[in-house]
Amino acid sequence: MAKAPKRVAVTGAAGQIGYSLLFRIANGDLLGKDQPVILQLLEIPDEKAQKALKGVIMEIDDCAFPLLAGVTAHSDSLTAFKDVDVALLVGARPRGPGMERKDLLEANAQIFTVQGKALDAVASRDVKVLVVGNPANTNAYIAMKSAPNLPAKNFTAMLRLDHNRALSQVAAKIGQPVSAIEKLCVWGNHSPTMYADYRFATADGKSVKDLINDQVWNKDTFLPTVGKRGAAIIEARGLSSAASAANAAIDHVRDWVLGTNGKWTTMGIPSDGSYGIPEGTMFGFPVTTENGEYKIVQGLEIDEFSQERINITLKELLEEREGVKHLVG
Ligand SMILES: NC(=O)C1=CN([C@@H]2O[C@H](COP(=O)(O)OP(=O)(O)OC[C@H]3O[C@@H](n4cnc5c(N)ncnc54)[C@H](O)[C@@H]3O)[C@@H](O)[C@H]2O)C=CC1
Ligand SMILES: O=C([O-])CC(=O)C(=O)O
Repeated sequence: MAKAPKRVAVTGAAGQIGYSLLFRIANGDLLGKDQPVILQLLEIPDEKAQKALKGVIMEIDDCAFPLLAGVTAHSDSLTAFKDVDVALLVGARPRGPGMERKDLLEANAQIFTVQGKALDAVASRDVKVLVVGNPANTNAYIAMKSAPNLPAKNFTAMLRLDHNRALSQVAAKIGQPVSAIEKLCVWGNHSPTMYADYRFATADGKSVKDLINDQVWNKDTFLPTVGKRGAAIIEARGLSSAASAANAAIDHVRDWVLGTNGKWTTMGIPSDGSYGIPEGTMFGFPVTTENGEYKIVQGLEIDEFSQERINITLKELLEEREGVKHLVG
């Protein structure tokens, strides 16, 4: 028997990430090739944005996706989020050259208060929320705090793009395909302070750290390259990354819903206190997922260099959180 459709909300649906994301969701890349989906798309109540959204929907229609059971356009989060099983909160202002993501806090934070409240009011009680809009960790924190009737664990932030960037850099360094690499992770904030960590990683069973054996490369090349990759894309394209961000959003939710079969990935999730990260902090952790739930990989040794890096990214997150205190009460 065919499965009942799942409702997926996407905000900022007429934006650049939306344009790379929606077609893949409708194609079954997010929830599986046997899972029909209904898209509930939100854009700002602005004539130009709504018209652009209509155009995108016309193109979605023109793909005749067999798994697409419906698509609706919205300008109000209370209708867009009604009964949704998955919410991808993409809609927010992106940064331009010379900005850091936290410079967007002022412009974007308010959006996530409103949308957190709307999810609280009308979404499925099991809704899985991924915040992509920057600064993603703190926006996810705001949305979570604005939705006290939903489990905090349902709110997550996107660190998967950093994770995928790190995978690619490591694969190139050791001359192996990304598919050979396991047990990589990224700790902390989606910002240049994030700490991409290959100390536990293996490539075809061999230690990646031993294969690389170059702490100077780690510190002076790898970490800055991954940490500043978003800015490098802006510099090259004149626009922030979109297709790779959409791809990471698909990877994040697909793994959360369908499971990683014991493999590690990275998700920004509310801390349960593991590794000394204060409870509730929206922090990138190594996780495995099973039956729609994520679990932090426990018992990893944190050496002095790693602890320093984790402290730096945590400090930044706590400062961002302090800056939005007035919004979350
Ligand atoms: N977490 C991550 O790894 C990444 C995050 N991003 C972030 O994703 C966000 C979106 O990026 P793009 O699609 O490139 O931007 P964009 O400007 O092309 O599209 C954003 C869309 O969101 C809409 N929007 C704004 N406020 C909204 C609201 N309250 N409700 C619904 N829609 C709203 C706008 O009208 C626009 O169409 C930015 O904040 C960007 O920084 C981008 C890349 C990676
Ligand atoms: O850098 C930006 O502003 C967009 C983003 O988050 C990324 O590409 O990682």
